[in-house]
Amino acid sequence: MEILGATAGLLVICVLFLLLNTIQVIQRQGKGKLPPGPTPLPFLGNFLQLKGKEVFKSLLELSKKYGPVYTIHLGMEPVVVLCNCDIVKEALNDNGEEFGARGYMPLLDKMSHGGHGVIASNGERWKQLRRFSLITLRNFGMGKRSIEERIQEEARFLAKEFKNTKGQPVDPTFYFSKAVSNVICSIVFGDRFEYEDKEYLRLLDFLNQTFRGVSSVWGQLYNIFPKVMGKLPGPHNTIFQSVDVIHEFIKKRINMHKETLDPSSPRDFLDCFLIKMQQEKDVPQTEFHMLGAVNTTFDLFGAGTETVSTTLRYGLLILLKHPDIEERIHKEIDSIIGRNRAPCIEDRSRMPYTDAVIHEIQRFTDIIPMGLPHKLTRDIHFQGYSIPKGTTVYPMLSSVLHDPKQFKYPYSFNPGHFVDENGKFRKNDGFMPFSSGKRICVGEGLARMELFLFISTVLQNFTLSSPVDTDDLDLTPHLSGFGNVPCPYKLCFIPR
Ligand code: HEM
Repeated sequence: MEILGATAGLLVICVLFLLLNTIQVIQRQGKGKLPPGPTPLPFLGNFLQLKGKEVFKSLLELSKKYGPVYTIHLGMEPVVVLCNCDIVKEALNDNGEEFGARGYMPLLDKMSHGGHGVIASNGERWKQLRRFSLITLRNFGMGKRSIEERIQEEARFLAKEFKNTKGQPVDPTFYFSKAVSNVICSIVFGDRFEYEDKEYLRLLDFLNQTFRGVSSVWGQLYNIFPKVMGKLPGPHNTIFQSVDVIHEFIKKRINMHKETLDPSSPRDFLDCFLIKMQQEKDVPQTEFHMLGAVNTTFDLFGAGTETVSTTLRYGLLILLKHPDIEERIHKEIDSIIGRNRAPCIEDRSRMPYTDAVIHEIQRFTDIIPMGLPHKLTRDIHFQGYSIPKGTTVYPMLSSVLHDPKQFKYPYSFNPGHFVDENGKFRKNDGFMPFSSGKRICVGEGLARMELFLFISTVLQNFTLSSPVDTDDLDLTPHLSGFGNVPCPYKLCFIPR
């Protein structure tokens, strides 16, 4: 009898909870506060509507039912999802101030020790660290010749490595991350690493594991249920272990820099940070301290390695699948650069086809499909809804890169999306892999330089060949979470 009574009591509480929850959601959405969306369950939110392996695809799918601006509940947290080029531009560009803050993302929050560094921070901290990073990167060569030379040098080393493979099939993953990361290392730490350096290889392995981890189902689950997942064992914990190892590595480098610092002649990004720390040592609210240095360096290193190297790896897979496109790039390289000098960034404007292919690679591969979460800095009337300050917003970059209004064949690889009828390069507003507005990627210029110089150097020297039938090459992502990661594959670099 007693058990029956307790069960009935529990049932009543559950029903009441469900009712309250539903009323709350209807109130939020019905009164025109939040945009409409699927009704969430208590605690689970809309979890059941999301396919763990492909959260961003589920989000795009839901926009077909609820429209381009809708609300989804991740756990109990409402998130406003923006889906198409015009809507994302209206938010990030036309209302940049309101949509310009970083939204809460549990993985990011934990990795950044509660919002340190550029990527995860907000307010004064973000302003200071972003401005400092942009200026220092520029001074150390972003857009300048010296960085171009560093990339050219690294591309030469990479070509040499590929030559050493003697046409045998290789997995390009670590070849690219070693080269790409070295560009960031030379700016941040002042030095490139030898490709055989064991500590460097270990570091890259941890970086790769971190990117794969945040793109995995476990990473997504942690983002939706941080409290529960934080207490459970599982692969998501390796993300934080990897981050700790990378942080330790950075700390060691910072200490080495401290010992040899000459404030009158900074050698690299870390030196500049240390000088700023010195200058602001008596400022109580300063953002220039050890935690800031480690996290800002981690951001550049982390954001600057896996993004570019994954794009290159995915790009080569696409070219393997489309040998006709590779051949057209070869022809353009032969006529504009020839075989006797290294490609330089000036060549890009004279090579519209190669430039278009690289844009199309970035569009098609859609490396960060959901972008990073944003947050409203104040209440706003947007697209007929009143969205309150503090609401998390997902600008779905994938929906922009595949917007049928912008791109004629959104789901096909077609460099024609970026070439006009006269064969000239054609810009497209839907090209937004780096996002837009106030939080636009800090490394856009650097990344675009790297993609051009690495791809043109590789194709100047090699023809790509697949050890398996090209029909068997699968371009669909192997992992689709925070990032889109290509299927593992091998290829042969045949010297030209
Ligand atoms: C293909 C290469 C890359 C892609 C596709 C990419 C994409 C992105 C995206 C989508 C964001 C989020 C912007 C937003 O919040 O709306 C971002 C932010 C950021 N990226 Fe990149 N990125 C790339 C390369 C790089 C490189 C090379 C660096 C380092 C120099 C870098 C550093 C950053 C930083 C520091 C942020 C945070 C900006 C902020 O919150 O203010 N990224 N990137």
